[in-house]
Amino acid sequence: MSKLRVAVIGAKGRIGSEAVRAVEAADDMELVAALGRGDSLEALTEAGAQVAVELTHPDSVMDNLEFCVRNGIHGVVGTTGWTEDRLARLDSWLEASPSTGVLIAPNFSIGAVLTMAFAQQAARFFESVEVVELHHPNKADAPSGTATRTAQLIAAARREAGCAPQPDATTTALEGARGADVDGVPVHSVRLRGLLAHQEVLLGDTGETLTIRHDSLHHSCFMPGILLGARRVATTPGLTFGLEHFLDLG
Ligand SMILES: NC(=O)c1ccc[n+]([C@@H]2O[C@H](COP(=O)([O-])OP(=O)(O)OC[C@H]3O[C@@H](n4cnc5c(N)ncnc54)[C@H](O)[C@@H]3O)[C@@H](O)[C@H]2O)c1
Ligand SMILES: O=C(O)C1=N[C@H](C(=O)O)CCC1
Repeated sequence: MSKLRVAVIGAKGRIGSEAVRAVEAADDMELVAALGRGDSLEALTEAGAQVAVELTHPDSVMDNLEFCVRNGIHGVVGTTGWTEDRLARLDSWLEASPSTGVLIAPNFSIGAVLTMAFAQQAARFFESVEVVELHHPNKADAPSGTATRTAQLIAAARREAGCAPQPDATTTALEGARGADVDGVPVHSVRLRGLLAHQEVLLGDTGETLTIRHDSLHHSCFMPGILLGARRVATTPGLTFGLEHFLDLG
């Protein structure tokens, strides 16, 4: 059986360099290109890449994806910074290339995907819910893509269940003290040397709290999700947002 021809964009970065090693070690894949900043995207077409794993920077991802989609190269995207406007632009490129697939995964680690699913499930049972994400201080964006997605899923679950707005008597606050408001869910971002990627979802009601915590301790935790995404995206045209769509979560 022929091997899947995979390229990595952002190949010298923290997660990109780990992805290069993971693709090289996968029996069913061939690493055909490993691009760093300044390298020409033409290398992807010249190498015959079928799938590009995009792990760069919010400032770079759109140009990279536009090139990939225009050339029928499927995308597996870990880069963060997604907004409604960016998703709409990507959708319009995909409409013009209907057999191309793009997976955007706010988090490739199975534990983080489960954290989001559990938080979504628990959200309607508690009066209060807040998200705390903790990352290394070299991270460009805040809140993290994972925390933003978690808060959006929580907010959607609460809306669907008809939950009242969260109780909060704060009338005086230093700007930022209550975190960022993502669809009505406060999200707090910590940047600390020594950390990689961590998240707590704090849920509270009268007389009890529930904390759902996930810790990424090494970039290797993202690799099974990236490889799964690369294997599935070619047969899933259009935009898939979230690795959970490729997992049988029941
Ligand atoms: N979805 C996930 O599970 C997950 C996990 C970890 C990191 N991330 C995200 O992945 C992105 C990268 O994270 P990182 O910690 O590896 O950052 P990093 O800064 O270590 O690496 C990014 C690399 O991309 C390169 N780069 C930038 N623009 C480029 C371009 N146009 N072409 C080629 N290379 C380019 C940079 O030079 C750098 O080497 C961030 O957005 C981060 O939030 C996502
Ligand atoms: O290290 C990062 O940067 C990470 N970014 C993603 C996010 O913003 O959620 C996933 C976790 C690691």
